[in-house]
Amino acid sequence: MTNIGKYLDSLTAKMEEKNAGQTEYLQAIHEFLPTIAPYLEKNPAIVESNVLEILLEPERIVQFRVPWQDDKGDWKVNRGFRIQYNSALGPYKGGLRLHPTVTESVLKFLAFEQIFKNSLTGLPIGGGKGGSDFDPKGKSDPEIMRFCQSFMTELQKYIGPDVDVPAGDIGVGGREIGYLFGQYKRLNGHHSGVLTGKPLSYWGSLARTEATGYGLVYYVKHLLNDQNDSFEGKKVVVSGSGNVAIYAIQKAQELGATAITCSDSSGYVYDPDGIDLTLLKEVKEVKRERLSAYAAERPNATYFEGKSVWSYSDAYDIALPCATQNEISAEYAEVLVKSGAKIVAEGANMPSTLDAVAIFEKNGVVYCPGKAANAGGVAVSALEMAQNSQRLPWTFEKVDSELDAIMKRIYEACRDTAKDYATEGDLLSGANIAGFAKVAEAMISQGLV
Ligand SMILES: NC(=O)C1=CN([C@@H]2O[C@H](COP(=O)(O)OP(=O)(O)OC[C@H]3O[C@@H](n4cnc5c(N)ncnc54)[C@H](OP(=O)(O)O)[C@@H]3O)[C@@H](O)[C@H]2O)C=CC1
Ligand SMILES: O=C(O)CCC(=O)C(=O)O
Repeated sequence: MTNIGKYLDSLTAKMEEKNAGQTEYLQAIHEFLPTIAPYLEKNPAIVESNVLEILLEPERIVQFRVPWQDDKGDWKVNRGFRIQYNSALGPYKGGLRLHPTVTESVLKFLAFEQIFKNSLTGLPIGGGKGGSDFDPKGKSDPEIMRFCQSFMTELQKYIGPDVDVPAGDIGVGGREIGYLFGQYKRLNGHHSGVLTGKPLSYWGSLARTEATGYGLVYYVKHLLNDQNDSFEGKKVVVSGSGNVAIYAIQKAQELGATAITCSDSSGYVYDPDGIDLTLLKEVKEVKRERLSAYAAERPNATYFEGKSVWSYSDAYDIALPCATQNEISAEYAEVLVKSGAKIVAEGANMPSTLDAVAIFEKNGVVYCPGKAANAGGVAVSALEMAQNSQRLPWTFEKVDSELDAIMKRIYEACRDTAKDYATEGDLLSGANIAGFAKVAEAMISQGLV
């Protein structure tokens, strides 16, 4: 074993000891560390500086209680977090997740990945993430509002437009951002770009709603262009039916593909005619219903109650996981490979287990990791920050064309960095090395603080 191999092994062991029991966070570290070995081999000064071990410690973790009253007048309490992981490249930036599965481990993995994702965008943003184990499902609007107001009453002590700029993630869309923004404004007495993903009537950016899904499809479009291919005529399997999934389906269909599935936590829909976007948006964005309501309106669609979309086993070309972490296990990865899919591009964060990724790589499926492929959302959030600072709104076309150009640059950085470090075709290594190199250099030049 080389010295770098030994160094990485000992760092991994240290991280396992320090973060015992944090499975999702340790999974993200196990995925990351081996891939940057070729970069460390060529850059011994990085190892000598110990910047890597320093980076692996979040700058700050804030945990707080969130008491709120339900509609019956009963008091409830949830746990709130903000992980301010790394500010070398700019203010902490990353979404807020409201979901019962939220733990410190989940948010640490998300914040860790966000550092490299944000670095890849080429925009001045550091990495952070936050959220709560509050479950918005089945709650009334006033309950959501009271929760958000209580959450922000504590969070506002730690954020600001040049300090930390949260946004949406699972369970947080325009409605929640509105309540959070209102409470921040009320407590701080001024308007500011302290959150992104804001509604358009007050400082939101056109195309932010679409950005993650569109950006995902742009990333794959540039990959396909390299293979003299395109989305035209491709069959695409998509998981999720939230913000990322809806706009990935929309852009893929605009580019000539047929998206034949979508899912939620209750089951999945197979629609051989292609997902009807108008109906899906009505069911999910307006009525906030379960997907079974979509299938009931489409004569040729089938709803598979309680089944994962990754059990779908007929032939298709491209997989776009857009729901949540670890949704593709090794077993589902085998099904996906047998279905003939040639590309897996992650709209969600870490939707594939480590074993699933190994199966893709072994079978020649091009794997596009979330930290690169879903960076369009945070990239447009950074453009929203730029518009807020300028006090000027940009047109949809301007934001969208910037997004496409950013996704092209990210794809090319992953491709070219992989080539430079002799791991050609390995977009995961390319993303990790390109994302890490910039952060490490910035930390060293700032005196490792
Ligand atoms: N929004 C953004 O800009 C960005 C989001 N992402 C990532 O994309 C993914 C989706 O986020 P987004 O679309 O914003 O979130 P939404 O809340 O809008 O949608 C989430 C979707 O995933 C499904 N889902 C969530 N948890 C589970 C679960 N445990 N099992 C099965 N299905 C589940 C939801 O179904 P149900 O309604 O039944 O819960 C819903 O269809 C997340 O991994 C997020 O971190 C990445 C980059 C940016
Ligand atoms: O827009 C943002 O700031 C955050 C997006 C996000 O949470 C993510 O990229 O996972």
